[in-house]
Amino acid sequence: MPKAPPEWQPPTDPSGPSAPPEFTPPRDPGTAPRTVPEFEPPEQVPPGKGAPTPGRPARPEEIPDPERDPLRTPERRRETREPDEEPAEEPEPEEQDAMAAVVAYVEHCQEVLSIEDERGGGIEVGIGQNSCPAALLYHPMGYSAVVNMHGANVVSWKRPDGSDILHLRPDTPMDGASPILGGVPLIFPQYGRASGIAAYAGVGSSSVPTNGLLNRMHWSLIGTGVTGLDAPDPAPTAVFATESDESTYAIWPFHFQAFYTVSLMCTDEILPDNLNLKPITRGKREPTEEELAAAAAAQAAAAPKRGRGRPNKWKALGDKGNAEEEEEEEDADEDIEEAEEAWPVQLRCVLEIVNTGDEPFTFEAAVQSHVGIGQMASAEAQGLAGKMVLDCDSNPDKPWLHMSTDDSTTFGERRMDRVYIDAGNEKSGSVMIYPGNHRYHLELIHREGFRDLGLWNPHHDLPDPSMFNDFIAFSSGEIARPVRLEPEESWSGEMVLRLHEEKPDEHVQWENMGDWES
Ligand SMILES: O=P(O)(O)OC[C@H]1O[C@@H](O)[C@H](O)[C@@H](O)[C@@H]1O
Repeated sequence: MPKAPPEWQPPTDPSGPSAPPEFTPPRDPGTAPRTVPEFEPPEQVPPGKGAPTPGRPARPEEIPDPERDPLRTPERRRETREPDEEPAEEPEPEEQDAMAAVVAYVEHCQEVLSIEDERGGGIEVGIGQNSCPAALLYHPMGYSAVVNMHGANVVSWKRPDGSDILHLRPDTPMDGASPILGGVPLIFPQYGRASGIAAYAGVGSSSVPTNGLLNRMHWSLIGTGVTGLDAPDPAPTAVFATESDESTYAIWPFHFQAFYTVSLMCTDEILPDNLNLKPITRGKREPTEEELAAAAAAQAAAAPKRGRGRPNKWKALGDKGNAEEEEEEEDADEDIEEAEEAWPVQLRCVLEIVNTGDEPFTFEAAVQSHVGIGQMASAEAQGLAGKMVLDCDSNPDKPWLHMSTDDSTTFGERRMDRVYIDAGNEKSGSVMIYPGNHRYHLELIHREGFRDLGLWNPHHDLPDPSMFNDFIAFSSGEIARPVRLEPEESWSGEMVLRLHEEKPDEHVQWENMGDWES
């Protein structure tokens, strides 16, 4: 089976000279030059990085091919060349400038936004395999995730043993301009092809590419944070942003901003005020006093009762005595142990869209998780009984609407392309995804604006037909009923993917079911 390439490397010299706080992305071929929202350093800069934390997971592998390493200067390339090796082609000066801008941006982000939390989790900024900036989130329980800033795609979500839950397609372009295939791409303003479910929902536009714009746009890292010590785990979180520009108006004539928040956590919910994030002005409107007061009251009501209301992390790091410090460390350890027992680690992704123009617009939006599987025949989704389903299995351009009578659906030797309406949300209960590997399963929860579940496996539509056997994709989204946003309004959707590691004997029990005697 072809292996997807590694996707992240740390910057070589994070302590290097202070970099200009701007990143000029490579140009999309055939489109006008575009910019990303300007990077602003956070107001609350994390304190000193401190000593390496025991139990910290290994970083994702480094890029093995030095010719792809944008941090290498032409001189360093010459120095490391074998005597009989052909000289590598020197990058064009324009390309070198683009790489230097990426390196400068990454070093700046690393300097200002990286966090190493005393509980063992944190965030680092590095360079992805497509030479675009990428953020690494790591959790004290040994899980890590990488978000590539081209498309804000979560390209990897690794377990402590280094195995990846997500699937990056081996045929993915990694040119920093085309969408990354696999991982967790973002979908907006159109789900899939213009002619399929999007047309049924009334938003299909032939000028908009399959799955829309966000997965081909460059995003900026605008904030990082961890939860305060009163939460059971640090829950590393990164917030990314992008916005419409001349190149997107040519395809879809509306003005928007998009924000994307990615967290790795065992805490069930992150309360925004408990994250030490730089405050971000979203859209044109600042929250009113009443809204702020209501948010604070909601947070106080929902705050975990344990932890004896300790102050948040940065305050806690101030002047405290040793005894108090030790007590806090013990409490933090207990909290993590408790959290390990109480909650699985989960990936939480929140997409927010703001209408920054003068006209209303209508859209579909989703986050589409590609998960590597064991056996296709035993990969299935459960929790679907009684759902209305828009089914494009046999014809991608003509969905037919029917009701699912089965609670589960199994992927298999066929194309799967359907959307279950009102599935996986709080009202309907979560959906379970079994990747057919007998090692773990995923619980999918939709909140806020996400109400639908898309299931997709392209079968033989892929360039190499054997590739379809390696993954399934499921979208958490607002797909069947498009959202209409008035100027200055915003919308958000939340997906939580909880990872349930299976104990070996759970399966022994299932496999032996046939031998049971009652
Ligand atoms: O045009 P392609 O390559 O078949 O891709 C379209 C598909 O893209 C997938 O991402 C969507 O989930 C499907 O609903 C859609 O049909």
